Amino acid sequence: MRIILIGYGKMGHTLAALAPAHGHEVVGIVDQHASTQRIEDFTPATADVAIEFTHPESAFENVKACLRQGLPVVCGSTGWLHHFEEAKALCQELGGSLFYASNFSVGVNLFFHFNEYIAAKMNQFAAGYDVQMTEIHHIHKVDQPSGTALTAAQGILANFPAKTTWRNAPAQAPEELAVLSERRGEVVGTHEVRYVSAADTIELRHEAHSREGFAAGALLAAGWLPGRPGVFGMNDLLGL
Ligand SMILES: NC(=O)C1=CN([C@@H]2O[C@H](COP(=O)(O)OP(=O)(O)OC[C@H]3O[C@@H](n4cnc5c(N)ncnc54)[C@H](O)[C@@H]3O)[C@@H](O)[C@H]2O)C=CC1
Ligand SMILES: O=C(O)C1=N[C@H](C(=O)O)C[C@H](O)C1
Repeated sequence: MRIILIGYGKMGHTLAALAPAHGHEVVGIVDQHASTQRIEDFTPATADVAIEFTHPESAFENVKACLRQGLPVVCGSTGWLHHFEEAKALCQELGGSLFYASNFSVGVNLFFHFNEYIAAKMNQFAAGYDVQMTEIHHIHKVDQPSGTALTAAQGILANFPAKTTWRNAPAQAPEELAVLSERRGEVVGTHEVRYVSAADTIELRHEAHSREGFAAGALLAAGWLPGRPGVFGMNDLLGL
């Protein structure tokens, strides 16, 4: 595919490095600091798909611009989901293609499924357990909690009815799921779900060792999306 990278920071550089091995050619880079190219410079005649990893404040505008240009867009930016229904509506109105994942790593998407399974089983069998989550990221991250933690929290709330809402701080009531955030050094991304009773602790933990897993998933999505109108996510891509 001929891809344009929107955002040429930590993820943009990782995507550019891995793109050729996935059979993609980077034909454009759009970044407010690193490039003078704009999304409006590209059309389906010059690019097959855009991959967007920028910032919570800019993702929605970039997604809209891609859809208006007729470019399928794979978006990994987090912290903008309050606009997601609007993005879906525009995508449907224009007959475009939008792929979003809070985390493109195959391992994290398996973690999401194990998380839902464990929550359902704990609800079925395990009185006396409380559950909380922790996400740890590098000090440059601007959104909190992480998009991945929000997806995992939704998975718990949907399967463990003792928790009805989440709080990005220690829980203040039994029905609150604490989703704690730590910012430490250059940690790539660690997510933990912990069930604790008087008798024992059960933990599910994913630790990213590099950004290559995120980039590989996004490049896979970029190869899959063109020619598929609609709004998609990792379950569609991986058949999970
Ligand atoms: N879904 C996933 O698997 C992953 C998602 N992310 C998310 O991706 C986003 C970017 O992460 P990083 O690459 O680590 O950030 P970064 O800060 O290293 O890079 C972001 C780049 O976007 C550029 N940028 C900001 N606003 C822009 C705009 N309006 N138009 C064009 N370029 C703009 C910045 O100049 C910067 O170069 C974050 O929201 C992060 O949470 C990060 C890793 C994996
Ligand atoms: O900002 C990051 O770095 C990451 N962001 C995503 C998130 O918010 O979940 C994915 C990954 O954890 C890295």
